Amino acid sequence: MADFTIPTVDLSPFFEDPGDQSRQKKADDAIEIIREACSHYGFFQVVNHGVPEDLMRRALELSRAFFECSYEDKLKCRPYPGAPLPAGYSKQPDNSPDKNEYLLMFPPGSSLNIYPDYPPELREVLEQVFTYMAKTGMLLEDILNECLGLPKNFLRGYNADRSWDFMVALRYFEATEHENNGISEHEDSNCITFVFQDEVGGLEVRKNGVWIPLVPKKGHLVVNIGDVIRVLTNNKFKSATHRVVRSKGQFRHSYAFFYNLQGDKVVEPLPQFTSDIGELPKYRGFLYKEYQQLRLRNKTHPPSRPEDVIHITHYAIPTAL
Ligand SMILES: O=C(O)CCC(=O)C(=O)O
Ligand SMILES: [Fe+2]
Repeated sequence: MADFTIPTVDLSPFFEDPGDQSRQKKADDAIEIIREACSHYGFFQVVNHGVPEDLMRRALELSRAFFECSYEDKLKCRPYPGAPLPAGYSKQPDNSPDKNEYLLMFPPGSSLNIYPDYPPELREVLEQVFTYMAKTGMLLEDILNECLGLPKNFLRGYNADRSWDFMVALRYFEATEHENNGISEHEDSNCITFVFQDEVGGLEVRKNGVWIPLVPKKGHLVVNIGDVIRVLTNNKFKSATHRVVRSKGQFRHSYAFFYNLQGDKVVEPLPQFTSDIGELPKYRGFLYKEYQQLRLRNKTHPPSRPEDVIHITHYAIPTAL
C-alpha cells in the first residue's frame, strides 16, 4: 500500500549539549530519518528548528496586509532592472501558468533590497525571519553533511558565502472555475528550501509518483532538497518535486526561504559519489549563476511548451542517467 506519510523531524537535539548520551541517540535517529527521506524523495518537515512560531505567524499577517494593497501601491517597490533576481514586488506574467505574486529579498543589508513602506512593521519582521532561516539553513546543511558521510564541515566550506540566499513572501490568487495551478511542478534549483504557510494549504510534494498535500501545521517548516545537493551527490539525494494548487474562494500566503549558493561556484558531482565509488558522473559541471539565470528565464519568459522549461536535466550526461 502507498505510504502517504511525510516525516516530521524534531531538531531540538541539535541545539542541546553535544556531550549528552540521550541527545546523541535522538540526533542519530533524526539523521537516519532525514537520510532516508532525502535518498528517496527529498523532503520532510521540521519542528523545534529555531524560528519562533509567533514570528512566523506575524510574518504571514503582515505579508497578507501588504498584498491587500492596490496593485499601483505594490508596484512602488518593483525591482530595479538588472538585479540577479527581482528583489521587491513582482507578479507572475499573465502568460505564466503560475498564478501568484511575491515579495523577494536578499539578506538584510543587501543594497538590492526594496522594502514596502506599508505595513510599517513588515521590513523588520522580514529581516528577523530571514536571519533565523539562514541559521536554520546552516544547521540543516551540517546535518546533511553528516547524513552524506562527508568530511566534517565540508558543505559549510563549499557554501560559505551567504549573500545569494533569498526569501520570498508569496500570495496565491483564488482558483477559478477552470484552473487551480499556483506553481507548476518543479524542483528548486538551490541547496535547501524552507517553507511555512497559512492554514489554506495547497503545497503538494511527489513521493513515489503520488502527490501528497502538506497539511499546514503551526510551527512546522517544510524542507525541500534542491538541485545543487542532487548534483553534488550524483543523485544520491533527490531534489523534491513539488507544486502548489490554489483553493476556490481563498488566497493563500506562504514564505519560502532559499538557502542558496554563491553564483561563481562550480556545481558538479563530488568524487565521494563518483570516482571514489566507481560511478560515472551523471551531470557535467556548471557555474551556479548560469543555472539560476536559466531558471529565472523560465519565470520571466515562460516557454509556451512545457517541454522547453529548463530543469537540472539540462546538465545531465545522457549516457550516465
Ligand atoms: O508557496 C509554497 O508553498 C512553495 C513555493 C515554491 O515552491 C517556490 O517558490 O519554489
Ligand atoms: Fe519550490
